[in-house]
Amino acid sequence: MKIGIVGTGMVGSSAAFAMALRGTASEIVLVDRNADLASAHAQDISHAVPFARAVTVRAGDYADLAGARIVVLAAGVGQKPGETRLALLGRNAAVFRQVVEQLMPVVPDALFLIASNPVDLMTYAVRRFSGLPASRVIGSGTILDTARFRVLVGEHLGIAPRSVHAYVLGEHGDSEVAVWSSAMAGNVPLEAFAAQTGRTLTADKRAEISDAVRNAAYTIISGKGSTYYGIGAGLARIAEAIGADERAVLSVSTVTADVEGIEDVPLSLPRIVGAEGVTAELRPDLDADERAALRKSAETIAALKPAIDEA
Ligand SMILES: NC(=O)C1=CN([C@@H]2O[C@H](COP(=O)(O)OP(=O)(O)OC[C@H]3O[C@@H](n4cnc5c(N)ncnc54)[C@H](O)[C@@H]3O)[C@@H](O)[C@H]2O)C=CC1
Ligand SMILES: CC(=O)C(=O)O
Repeated sequence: MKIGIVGTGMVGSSAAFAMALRGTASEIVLVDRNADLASAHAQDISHAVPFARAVTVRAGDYADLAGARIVVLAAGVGQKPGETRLALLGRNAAVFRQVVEQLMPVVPDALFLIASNPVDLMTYAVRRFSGLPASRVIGSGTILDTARFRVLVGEHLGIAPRSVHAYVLGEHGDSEVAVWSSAMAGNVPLEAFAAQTGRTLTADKRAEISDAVRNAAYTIISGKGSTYYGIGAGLARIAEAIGADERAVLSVSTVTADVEGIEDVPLSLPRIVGAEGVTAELRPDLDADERAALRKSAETIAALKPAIDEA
């Protein structure tokens, strides 16, 4: 499978590195406005190939993306310390308008995998600018928040994050919703598992974990300027689900017809991801607070859709 990555700063290059190590693609083409940067990352990552899987990693121009099954979009600016993701909207929507215009004649049949923030609204922007069906325009959404949630719950309860079955839904951002009511350790509800193992999972502890998940990006950005390893691995995971037609359930963002009464809104739900992109969504049972929070998250995103048209 050929994968193109447009925007090869920290996120794009980390995704390429994760894909090379995991054998996600047979060919990876890196495109950036800064051609020297793309070329340097391509060389550096290709030097890991003897220790990894068979893959060609090279820098190129838009024309070199022809035949790509997936194009990852990680171009634009990131948050400065303390800045919200939503504050990036105008700047990154303008970048995406140009990028999508250049991509469409070259890769009309590709699936687009969006990472740039605010990722839900950038997913909406790509759908608008490209005219593609929602199923083929996939934002990484809360795949990273869900991973952070599973790590923290797993640490607290003493089990592997992969054995924590729990999701963060809604915006990849400040209004996201960590769903505790249906979270499971293996096939046991979290609170029952905590009681069985003599651990506590109080309301305060749950709030502390939810806050840590919501604030993880701010914490990391204040320490090292940006976040990239987690999302790099998350993008590789989504690409793998597409490449192997896994029909895996992943929390990713697409434009959704109706979420709690809000129409045509891009946000994350657990969705089935395979060769055709997103083919279905799951509607988990939520308690009343979670349902209200998801509606608020949908409203927050929907209120900013008009800014896409001005970009
Ligand atoms: N979805 C998620 O979970 C995450 C999203 N992000 C987002 O990913 C985006 C990228 O972040 P970083 O890689 O850290 O930023 P970065 O500044 O390291 O890289 C951005 C790259 O985009 C390139 N670029 C800008 N305009 C371009 C254009 N018109 N055409 C081609 N390339 C262009 C720049 O030259 C630069 O290399 C940001 O919006 C950031 O907020 C970051 C972490 C997690
Ligand atoms: C930057 C960002 O979106 C994150 O790390 O969640």
